[in-house]
Amino acid sequence: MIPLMLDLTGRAVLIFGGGEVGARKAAFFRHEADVTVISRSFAPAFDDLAVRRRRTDLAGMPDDDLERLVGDAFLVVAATPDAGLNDRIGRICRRRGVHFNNAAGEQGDVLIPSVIRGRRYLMAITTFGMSPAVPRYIRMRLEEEYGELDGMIELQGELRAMLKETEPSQEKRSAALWSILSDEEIWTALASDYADARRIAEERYLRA
Ligand SMILES: C[C@@]1(CC(=O)O)c2cc3[nH]c(cc4nc(cc5[nH]c(cc(n2)[C@H]1CCC(=O)O)[C@@](C)(CC(=O)O)[C@@H]5CCC(=O)O)C(CC(=O)O)=C4CCC(=O)O)c(CCC(=O)O)c3CC(=O)O
Ligand SMILES: NC(=O)C1=CN([C@@H]2O[C@H](COP(=O)(O)OP(=O)(O)OC[C@H]3O[C@@H](n4cnc5c(N)ncnc54)[C@H](O)[C@@H]3O)[C@@H](O)[C@H]2O)C=CC1
Repeated sequence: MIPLMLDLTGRAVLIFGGGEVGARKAAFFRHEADVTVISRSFAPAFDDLAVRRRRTDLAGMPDDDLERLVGDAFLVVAATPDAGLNDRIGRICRRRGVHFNNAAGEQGDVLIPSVIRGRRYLMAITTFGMSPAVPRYIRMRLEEEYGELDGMIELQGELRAMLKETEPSQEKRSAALWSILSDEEIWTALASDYADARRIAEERYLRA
């Protein structure tokens, strides 16, 4: 598999199954995509979710009808507890060239990763389905360890631009930026006062 960051603005995402898992997937996509959930019932988590719902029983529904529901969606998520039904939806998607994620059954061509998101970064972690608890665990550890990452990225961005103006040697520019990243005091300062962190960084590493 190959990781990609996709812009799903305005794309149709169709989720089969309105349980807890369907709700989690709907919440994941709804920030950008146009989400519709098809299910015979909807978990309470949907009460606070602004997504389109269609109440339909899919049991025994012929492939032709399922295919009509899939339509020209960009991505389909199967999140019913019926792996046979999920896999059938997956086969239809493959035939139609629609991306497919399966919450229970044969894996599709899309996996939903654990996501760590800041204002200036995005990380996605997966174990390819072997142990979903592990990406969650890593996410929580990284969120704890790197609470100041947005600040550091901003600092790096600003000082990097400054260095490009003032330091002709690429090697020295790179070394200065690495020194800032490795300086625990700067990380600590970022937690309370960005200007202070920047002052320390400039004094220590930009005044050769
Ligand atoms: C293949 C995949 C399908 C897909 O693409 O969705 C899938 C499949 C399954 N997960 C199951 C269970 C759990 N899933 C989680 C958590 C997450 N699961 C997610 C993704 C994925 N889960 C995909 C690939 C994952 C990978 O990267 O390896 C995350 C990352 C993203 C998200 O879904 O939002 C999210 C963490 C988000 C976060 O917090 O950061 C926990 C942990 C917990 O909740 O504490 C448990 C209970 C513990 C356990 O079972 O390990 C079961 C039922 C097993 C059963 O019946 O027992 C199946 C089905 C099966 O295995 O058949
Ligand atoms: N991918 C993941 O991250 C995870 C996947 N799972 C798996 O995902 C599946 C779903 O889990 P939950 O949401 O907790 O289950 P759930 O039982 O809470 O919800 C299932 C939903 O599917 C709907 N549904 C079932 N059969 C239907 C049919 N024939 N027609 C229309 N709608 C139908 C139900 O109405 C319900 O809304 C389970 O098999 C579970 O093992 C579980 C945990 C995490």
